[in-house]
Amino acid sequence: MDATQLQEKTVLSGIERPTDVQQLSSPELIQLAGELRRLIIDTVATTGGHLAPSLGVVELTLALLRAFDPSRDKIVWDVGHQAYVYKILTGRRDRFGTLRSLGGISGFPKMSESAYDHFGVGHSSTSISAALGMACGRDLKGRDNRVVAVIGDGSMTAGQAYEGLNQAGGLHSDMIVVLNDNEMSISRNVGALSSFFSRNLTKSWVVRFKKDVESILKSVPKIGEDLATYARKSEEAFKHFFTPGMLFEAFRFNYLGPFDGHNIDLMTSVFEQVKKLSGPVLVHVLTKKGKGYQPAEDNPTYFHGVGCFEPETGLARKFGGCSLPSYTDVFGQTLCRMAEEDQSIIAITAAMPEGTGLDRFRERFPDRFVDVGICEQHAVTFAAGLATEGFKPVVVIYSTFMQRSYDQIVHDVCLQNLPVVLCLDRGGLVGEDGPTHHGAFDMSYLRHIPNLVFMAPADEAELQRMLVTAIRHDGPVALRYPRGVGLGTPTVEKPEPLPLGEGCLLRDGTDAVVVAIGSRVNPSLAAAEELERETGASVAVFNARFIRPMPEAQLIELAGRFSKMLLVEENVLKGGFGSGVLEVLSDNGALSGVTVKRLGLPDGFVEHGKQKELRARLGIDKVGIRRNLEELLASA
Ligand SMILES: Cc1ncc(C[n+]2csc(CCOP(=O)(O)OP(=O)(O)O)c2C)c(N)n1
Ligand SMILES: CC(=O)[C@@H](O)[C@H](O)COP(=O)(O)O
Ligand SMILES: [Mg+2]
Repeated sequence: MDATQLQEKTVLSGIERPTDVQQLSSPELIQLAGELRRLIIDTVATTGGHLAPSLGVVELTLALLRAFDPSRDKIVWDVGHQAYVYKILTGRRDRFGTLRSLGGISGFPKMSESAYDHFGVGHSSTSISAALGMACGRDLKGRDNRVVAVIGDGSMTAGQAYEGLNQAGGLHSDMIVVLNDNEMSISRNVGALSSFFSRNLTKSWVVRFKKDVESILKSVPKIGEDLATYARKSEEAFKHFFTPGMLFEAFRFNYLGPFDGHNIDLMTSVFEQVKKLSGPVLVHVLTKKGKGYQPAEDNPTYFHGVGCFEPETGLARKFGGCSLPSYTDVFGQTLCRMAEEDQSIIAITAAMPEGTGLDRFRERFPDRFVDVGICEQHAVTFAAGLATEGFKPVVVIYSTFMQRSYDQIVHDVCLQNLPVVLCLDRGGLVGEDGPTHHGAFDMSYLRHIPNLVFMAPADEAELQRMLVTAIRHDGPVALRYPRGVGLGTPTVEKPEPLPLGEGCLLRDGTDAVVVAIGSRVNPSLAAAEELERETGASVAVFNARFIRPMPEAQLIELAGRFSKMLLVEENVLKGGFGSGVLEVLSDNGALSGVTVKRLGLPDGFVEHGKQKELRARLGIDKVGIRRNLEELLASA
């Protein structure tokens, strides 16, 4: 086949099984890599998604599928945000256009979606542990399949990765870890190890260290001068001496690399060799995040997880221009304003400065900004330590990732009663990222912890007030706010703090009361107003503001005045805000004579889809709240 014919044929369309890539020639593989990139760019341009991570592993994925058979060998992707190529080549090419949409394929590997997805992911740094479990299971069953964990350098900043390495080295299990080193987490990777991994091995510190080693060698009697001469000549040996091999070999891994992860033939032969080795092996691969799409190569942070864009230019697509600021924006701006006046404020992120709005803080106050890497547990205990020194640490972590820090919140912050502010962004349904990322549980996992004050704002202005309240409070505080834009409520320069444990009656009524929290307050208000306009029913709406301490006296008073009460939250109903209200009423003998209905997230994992679609489906948007109110009003 000549080059012209090759250009005209789509290699991708000829692939039916993942192992079909094993029959392809080198030019065909290069063409396939281009076709995969085109498909991913065009699809993500309309669906949004994790573009740069997947573009960076096109060749690596092809090499893995040439050397391994995913119908028997286990390939475990860390985070899974880079697995689009794998999805396309493992039977999901035809459904790829449905990526991240309601009822469509997930943006992450999902065991219920495909037998080729050997482990479900979304949170980072689990791949080595899971792969090791699979390797041990394989050995117990006497099988001989290969197990491969593919982990990024960002995900290697988390402690769990080293817990996995430690056990794997101790067990001497046959498993392969592929370290995909692109020097990036979402933003630039951080921490001591990130520079250790990096390929800048000839930089000044190595040169300095080399000199030191030379002088030590020279001091060896008789052969010292020869040793030093040899070492001086042997630049490669020196480089090798300082490679991450030292680290991984200490974990008793066989270390190979670093290799060019964009060279399919090279990577295939490396994996073919690695298959012959026994014990744990780490293959260090260098790749470029966003490879093959200039806008993503130029700005891998923006294209890490991106909304819809014009594929020709990479510019964001405009949809009729919603110019409201997000909760994240308001949070970031307000924190910066407060930090101007309060020098004790330190902002802490776990590898998500942009997502949490702390990038602005990083620019303004570089000395008071800390990125700890993907280390949510460490972030919280580190903040506790800072608090003991009189600082006011503000730890900003997505609700779903804060789940990792539960014990640190209980033991290191709340039990010690330290003034740490925990900000949980993305509280509630996040949308297209789906069940791994919904902030569905925080009200349940935080509301029972002694000493903690826990709030959720109904709008941006209230977020500002809650942040001031939190920073002025001399004890642990958590606040959670949703993903996306606010309501457009005007923000202020100097927000007033709120009285602790007090809610706010937004409208009074006679027939029923809605008690809502956080993002569900506004739709509850809209539902009550619409109901009154259209049916004359008179429904009060109470914004609880506090999940802990609950506005007890106000709740008891409302239960005395209304015989019908609707409780609305965007958290799982089990153990959530509504459960807390029921506890207050029951414990105070205020429940008798009141019919209470609760709306919130079900006892199950909510799928992916647009936030709007999911809220409608679960009956927690304005329409659903109104429908439930009507049913409550009609009940005896
Ligand atoms: C526990 C947890 N914290 C934070 C995140 C958010 N997150 C997703 S990908 C990512 C960076 C991962 O970097 P790396 O592993 O190097 O992969 P790359 O995107 O560079 O391919 C982060 C911080 C997450 N998925 N899980
Ligand atoms: C993979 C991951 O965990 C993050 O990239 C996350 O998808 C970001 O979500 P937001 O778009 O809500 O910032
Ligand atoms: Mg990386």
